[in-house]
Amino acid sequence: MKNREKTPSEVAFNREYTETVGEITSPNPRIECRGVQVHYGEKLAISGVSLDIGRNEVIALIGPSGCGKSTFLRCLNRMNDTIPACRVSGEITLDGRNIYDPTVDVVPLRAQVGMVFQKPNPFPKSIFENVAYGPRIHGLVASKVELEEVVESSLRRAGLWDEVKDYLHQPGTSLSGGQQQRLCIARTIAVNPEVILMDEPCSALDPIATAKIEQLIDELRSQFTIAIVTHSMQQAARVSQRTAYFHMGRLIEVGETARIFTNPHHQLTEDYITGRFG
Ligand SMILES: Nc1ncnc2c1ncn2[C@@H]1O[C@H](COP(=O)(O)OP(=O)(O)OP(=O)(O)O)[C@@H](O)[C@H]1O
Repeated sequence: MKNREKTPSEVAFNREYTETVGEITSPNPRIECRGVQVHYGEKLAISGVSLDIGRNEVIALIGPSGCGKSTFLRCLNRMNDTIPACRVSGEITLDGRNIYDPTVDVVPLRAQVGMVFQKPNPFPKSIFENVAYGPRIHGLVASKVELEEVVESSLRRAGLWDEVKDYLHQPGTSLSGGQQQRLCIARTIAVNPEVILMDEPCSALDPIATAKIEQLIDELRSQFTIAIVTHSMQQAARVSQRTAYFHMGRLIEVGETARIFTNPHHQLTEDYITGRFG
């Protein structure tokens, strides 16, 4: 049977898929990934991903559904360890330390590299307890007063304090979706992370709640390194300094966000951002 003719995108993909276009390194890296590969059972989900994530930067991970953005994000705090069929290879370091070293304890790692999920997922506890839980179990506070201070400052930094300060003992689930997501961000911040991973954090939120989270992301950048998976190119353009474009498990292109959206160098990136697929 005669093969159908390949589309220009497929030709470009086959020719260049092994090499990422753009600058994968960062002058001030917090996370360094080299040759990261992930299998789910026999299935190869991502392959050959090498990328630095710099201190105090927001990097957006974009690409068509199923290209491996979430899989890559979950590698950065070993969340994939919780999926039995999942195998990760390659190297990922946080401040120079290999996070896949067998001596690494994943509990403190996941506090250092915190995660905010697509759907707000407060614990079935009070607003106060949602934020207090982490510092308490990680032994970060010595007294009740100190714990109250951490809860207040985390809620302030998440832009939620003024809205909840009189209702701290109400259930976290009584808040609106946008407030719940800021509560989850406060919970993440409360354990002093270095990096915050966000997997489509606004996809369940309305435009006003989304705008608040985006503003918050911009403010948090001064203290944290943030990697965000998003399906919204407008959101990537608004919140990130660098953008990484994934396609079929490969990191195709990475670069300064403004450049990626105005002058993509790879045909596949251009096809995606101009809406030709995805
Ligand atoms: N738990 C899992 N078990 C088996 N395969 C998985 C699992 N999670 C993801 N995959 C597969 O790995 C590939 C990458 O999926 P992933 O969710 O990382 O992509 P994505 O780019 O984040 O997609 P989306 O934008 O739709 O969320 C897909 O083919 C997906 O079916």
